[in-house]
Amino acid sequence: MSLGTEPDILLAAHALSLRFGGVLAVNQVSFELRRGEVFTLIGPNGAGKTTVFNLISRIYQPSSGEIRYKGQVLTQVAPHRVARLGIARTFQNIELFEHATVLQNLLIGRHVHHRRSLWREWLFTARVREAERQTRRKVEEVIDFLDLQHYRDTLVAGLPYGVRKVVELARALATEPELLLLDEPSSGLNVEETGDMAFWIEDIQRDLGITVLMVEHDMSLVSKVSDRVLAMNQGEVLALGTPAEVQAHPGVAEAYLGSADDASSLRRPRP
Ligand SMILES: Nc1ncnc2c1ncn2[C@@H]1O[C@H](COP(=O)(O)OP(=O)(O)OP(=O)(O)O)[C@@H](O)[C@H]1O
Repeated sequence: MSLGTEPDILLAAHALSLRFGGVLAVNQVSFELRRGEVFTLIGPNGAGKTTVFNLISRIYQPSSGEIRYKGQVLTQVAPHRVARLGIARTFQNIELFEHATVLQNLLIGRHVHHRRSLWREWLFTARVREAERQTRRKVEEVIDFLDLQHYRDTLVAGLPYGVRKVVELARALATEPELLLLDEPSSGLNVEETGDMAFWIEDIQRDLGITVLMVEHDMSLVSKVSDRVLAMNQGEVLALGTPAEVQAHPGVAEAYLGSADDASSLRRPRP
């Protein structure tokens, strides 16, 4: 079978490279995401994790290499079409509409499913009404799933940071993704909030069957939720395996020692 078309492989990255001027941010990186797994990219600062992430969400075009998603060449898909393929993401620094409520943010997030023309909208046909009902149903389901009922009509600007992170997760889930990209889900969270985030990720995997690709620094979260971990250093793959295998890999500890980071527990300050 050709690359990325095996039924249990959702996404396959093959020999991905990206150069920014003189910096080879990602160098010949290959890996496969299996359906239903939580797969985490780790590595010291500047290792290339975010760049890989941005290549998959199509913010960047690789200098060479290919990404296949469900057999389709993702690197040929226009960036604005990625969400329609069932790929959703969260951002390290949270990207929500601050002056809209939680409910409104989720409804806006659902817009990826609306492909109707303006005249249809004006006529407000039965089909449009049914789509609206479906959207409402899905959004309310996600609010219940992530226990956000208490905040549904609160403006995002008035929410504690930890709740905003969950709202961002909800916004991504409201699009009904098959693949969820989480960019440092624990960044800015305290220990208790990070524990809650681990539970949400486990629930998303177990109850919704969504495949998760995550960039994360907090090794306690990584070990708790990841099926497999890929360690990067200086743009290259250093190790791939279970969390325990990767943490035991001598090159991984060395890479962290050579940086300002610490492989055992990395907690970033609240942005
Ligand atoms: N837009 C860009 N322009 C120029 N260089 C970049 C750009 N984005 C990343 N780089 C460089 O590419 C390399 C990899 O960066 P990247 O952000 O992917 O690392 P990272 O592993 O995500 O690090 P961190 O944990 O600090 O977020 C670094 O040397 C970085 O300075």
